[in-house]
Amino acid sequence: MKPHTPLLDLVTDLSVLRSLPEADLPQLAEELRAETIDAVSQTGGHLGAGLGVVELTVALHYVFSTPDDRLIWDVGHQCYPHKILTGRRDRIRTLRQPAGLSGFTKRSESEFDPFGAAHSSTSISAGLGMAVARDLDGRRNNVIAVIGDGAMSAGMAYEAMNNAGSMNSRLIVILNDNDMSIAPPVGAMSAYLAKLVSGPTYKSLRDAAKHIARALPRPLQEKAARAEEYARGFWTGGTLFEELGFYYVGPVDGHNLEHLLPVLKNVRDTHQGPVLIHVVTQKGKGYAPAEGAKDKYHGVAKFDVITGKQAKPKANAPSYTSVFAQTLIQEAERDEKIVAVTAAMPEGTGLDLMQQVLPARVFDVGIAEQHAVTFAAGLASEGYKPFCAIYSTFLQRGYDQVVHDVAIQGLPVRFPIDRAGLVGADGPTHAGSFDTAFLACLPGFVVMAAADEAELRHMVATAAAYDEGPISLRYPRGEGVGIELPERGQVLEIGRGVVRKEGTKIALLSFGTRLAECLKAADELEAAGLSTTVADARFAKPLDMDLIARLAREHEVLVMVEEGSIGGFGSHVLTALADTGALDRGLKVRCMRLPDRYQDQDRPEQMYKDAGLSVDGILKTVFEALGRDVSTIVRSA
Ligand SMILES: Cc1ncc(C[n+]2csc(CCOP(=O)(O)OP(=O)(O)O)c2C)c(N)n1
Ligand SMILES: CC(=O)[C@@H](O)[C@H](O)COP(=O)(O)O
Ligand SMILES: [Mg+2]
Repeated sequence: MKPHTPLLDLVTDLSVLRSLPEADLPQLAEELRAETIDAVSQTGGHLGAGLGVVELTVALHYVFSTPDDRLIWDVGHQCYPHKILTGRRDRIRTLRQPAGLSGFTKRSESEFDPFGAAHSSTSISAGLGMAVARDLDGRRNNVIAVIGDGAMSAGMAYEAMNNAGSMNSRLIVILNDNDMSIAPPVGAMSAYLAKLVSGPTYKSLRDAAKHIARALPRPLQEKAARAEEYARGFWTGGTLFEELGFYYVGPVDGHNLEHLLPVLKNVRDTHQGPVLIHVVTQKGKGYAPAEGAKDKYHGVAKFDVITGKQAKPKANAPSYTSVFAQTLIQEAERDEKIVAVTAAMPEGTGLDLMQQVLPARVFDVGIAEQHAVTFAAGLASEGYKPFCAIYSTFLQRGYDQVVHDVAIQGLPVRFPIDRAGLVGADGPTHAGSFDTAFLACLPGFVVMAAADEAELRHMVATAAAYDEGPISLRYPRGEGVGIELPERGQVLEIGRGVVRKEGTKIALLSFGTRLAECLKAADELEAAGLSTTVADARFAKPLDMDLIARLAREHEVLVMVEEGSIGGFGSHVLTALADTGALDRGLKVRCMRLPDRYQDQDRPEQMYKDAGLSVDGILKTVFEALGRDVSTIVRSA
């Protein structure tokens, strides 16, 4: 049943919001919270973060003249209340659905989204860019970046603050401190923020000093002004932010509009340079199942609003993540040199399972992928076997470290790459499209892709045993194909693929989990009289040149199939074929890969179909190469 939201119903645009008396805003916030809960109960998505910024969202849009004032949400997963208030309430129940609203802020979606997000810690940099552009244009609008305590653990945030502080740009940073990342936060910054928050409420002390100064006759004002300075000095006495050139205000109760509104107005009207407002909130605020959950309902499936019970689909097979984690534990229990590194994603990578049994050998470094990679390189340089587990999309953040600190030095860092390929509801910002392209081009790198969960177990064992240099293994989000799991992983021969089905005319060479589609396509091709070989390459580097040369020599058509962008596996095979002259004999070759565009969110299987990487897509590719009419066997041709 939809929530009763009489005030929210009135707020058809922000001019109505700003016409409300301040006394009505707490009620509006409650209605906005109820609407957010109801909407996400129907779509699933990121809930806890948004619930934590309901009051802040109302206050920001009330005090600032958005969209002229630029409001940037870091990560953007907390933006659902913002989207409801900024003209998208009618579509909020399409959130993360096919052709629906993005689950993050998105420029093309609304003028109220001045910057897209999803990867963390970009908001201050983007905000500073907007502030400098404003100053160059001679405009006077405000720029506000809202960044979480977790996102504040990433180096990029400090690069931006360092630059903003030195430029003394008029910029407002709101630190949304809910003492949570996805998991409980880690790092010295988290402890520092806790210390700042543990003192008395800064605002009341500072505010009192200011009011005193204004109320007294002039001779006493100087004295009282010194009191304010004292208050300021005492509470801000060199906070880290002030050392970086920011005026620090806080901590302020982020759920108390009576505190928030005067602080935001005061900063809006008086700030001349960079200001950081430290706002304290509660992730999952106002929804008991979220408040009581360990992860504060960071990311949820559809759920029952009354009970909070999530409707998680029954798994038919173990997830790739769990197979990775369980296999790594098996290997780590046999080899004390095996350690693991995560960048604030212990649950997502499965390393939380290893933390439970081998806590001293799992390191959560916070949202700090660049540091994670070089930290792992340091471990490897001392003889350890680090598994640096970072999602494909987030590994992009540490790429220079992969090249400069790992590859060039040939250090044996292992990269288990989860969420490889298309990920579904998180859309283009989280797609794991590029890791094969950006790793297989690196000299000395070994690059693997698991075709199924059994192969993944073998590849973890192979990575554990391989100490000659860097090695990566990629696998997709979600559950495996349901194949029987070997008790232990077998160490694979580096650079050796495997033929899964022998044929004579068509060869399908798969890299990753498209193998299942290749085998199904081969059955249909056989039925059409086209004898088909299917091989699992297993390695994009080093390539199995014996296998590739044989396939090229013995078949009329060779099709490579991968869940990655151009520049990946297929490109490497094509280059090898060209270099060895295999193309000179008229071989018909095709590279099937992700399209050269960003795909919006949908169910992964639909996204692969749209990418042409389904069974029908493989059949169409083969028939096109043969110059034959595929409609004879493909209905949707
Ligand atoms: C570069 C990068 N690494 C990892 C993630 C995954 N991630 C999404 S939200 C999040 C935690 C963010 O914590 P915080 O900034 O405190 O926001 P909160 O959820 O607490 O509101 C993480 C690690 C990401 N989005 N970007
Ligand atoms: C917002 C964010 O970046 C993470 O919460 C991400 O959405 C997690 O992805 P998975 O759900 O695939 O673990
Ligand atoms: Mg947080």
